[in-house]
Amino acid sequence: PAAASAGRNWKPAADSVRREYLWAWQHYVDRALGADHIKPISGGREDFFVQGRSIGLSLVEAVDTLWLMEADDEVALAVRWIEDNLSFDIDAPFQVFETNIRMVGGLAAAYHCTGAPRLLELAVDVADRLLPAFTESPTGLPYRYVNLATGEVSRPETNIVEVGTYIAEFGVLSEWTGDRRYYDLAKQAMRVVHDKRTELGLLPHDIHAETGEWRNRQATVGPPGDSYYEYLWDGYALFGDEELRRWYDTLTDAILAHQAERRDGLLWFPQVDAFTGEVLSREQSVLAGFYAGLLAESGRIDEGRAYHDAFNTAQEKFGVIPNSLDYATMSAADPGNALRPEFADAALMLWLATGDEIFRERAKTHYDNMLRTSKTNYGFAGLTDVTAKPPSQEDSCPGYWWSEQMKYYWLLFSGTPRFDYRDNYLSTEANLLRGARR
Ligand SMILES: O=C1NC[C@H](CO)[C@@H](O)[C@@H]1O
Ligand SMILES: [Ca+2]
Repeated sequence: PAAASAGRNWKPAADSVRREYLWAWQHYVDRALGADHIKPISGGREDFFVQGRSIGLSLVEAVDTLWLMEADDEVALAVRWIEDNLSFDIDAPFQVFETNIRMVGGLAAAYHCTGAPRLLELAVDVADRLLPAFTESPTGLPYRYVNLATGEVSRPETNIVEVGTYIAEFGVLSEWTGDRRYYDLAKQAMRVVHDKRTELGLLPHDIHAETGEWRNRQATVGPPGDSYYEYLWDGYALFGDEELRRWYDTLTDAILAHQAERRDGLLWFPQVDAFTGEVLSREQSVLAGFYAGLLAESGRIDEGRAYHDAFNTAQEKFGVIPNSLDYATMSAADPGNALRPEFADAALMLWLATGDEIFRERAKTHYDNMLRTSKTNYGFAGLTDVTAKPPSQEDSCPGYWWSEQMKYYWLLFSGTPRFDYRDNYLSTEANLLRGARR
């Protein structure tokens, strides 16, 4: 219905997104089924979590996207592969944050869309294997790694993203199973971080899980600060947790007061010293672009628009936004781009919040530029240099590509009846945890 309301006919764009996605999916099935990643130039396979032990990452990330695209035969193949092959009884250390947002989230979203019971069982199984990272910690801040078979934890030198990006996935497990442990452990870690904010109300980004002490002074809305702020709001949006909203508002008001900078009419968020407010760096990671959407979702619509406008000047200049740009000179600080989805993520959130067609237009440009620069033999490839003519590709396709930007484009252009455009939730990995209309 949303697509029908706007002047432009978006169906050709939606059809293109679906066609390209299923083309890439077929190559994954034919050449790399069960691999964490396909290598899109050579058609090879690549492991992500543990070298030598793939667990079907790209397939798990793809299930809800395929379902939203009504590709039900492909959904059935993917779910059958998971039911027949996926086990987490692996004697190796897994990164707790990545395993949560990708595997717990991917399986939970697949369950939300299909209702296949084994998917929820596996989401609970892998979440239970992550819990020692929280319960073994003297501060409640989780260790960065846990061995999924033995429960041995390691690497207490962590950051606010990797201690604070669990409430969405853990929260729906608590909701769907009735076991509150998941929610409570995820929220307690967020509380510890919030309570350590500086007098300016800002957060450094590196922290020690055993001592609880800050390990750096710099604050950022990019990595590794970004999804901590995102999940404070999400805990309120998904579960109505007013305390999380209060923490979010306190920290966001401080960011807008001390960590925002207007330059040539554009809004940016420099890295600053969390204790003094001194500007430390005017580099802007492309990943920070998600923040434009979060600001809009959380009632700061003008600031969200202004930040997306800023990143849009980078999209207009570079075509594909570089991994990191220096906004003082609009130069590429890091010229690669590993198929990063954040500009499209924020475009979807801003379109849902405002209905303004400009965000669909910007997402269409983002899609067109990705198609032109990343498409290769067996799929879509990250870029090593967006400024090269033509941009140079690398033989890799990240798991989040299967979950994120192609889903954002599809939701923006298709008006699919399988998505509740008014009441929905997508996680930081774009896993659909609310709003599937079966
Ligand atoms: O939150 C995230 N950060 C990094 C990836 C996308 O750039 C992805 O895993 C996710 O969106
Ligand atoms: Ca994200």
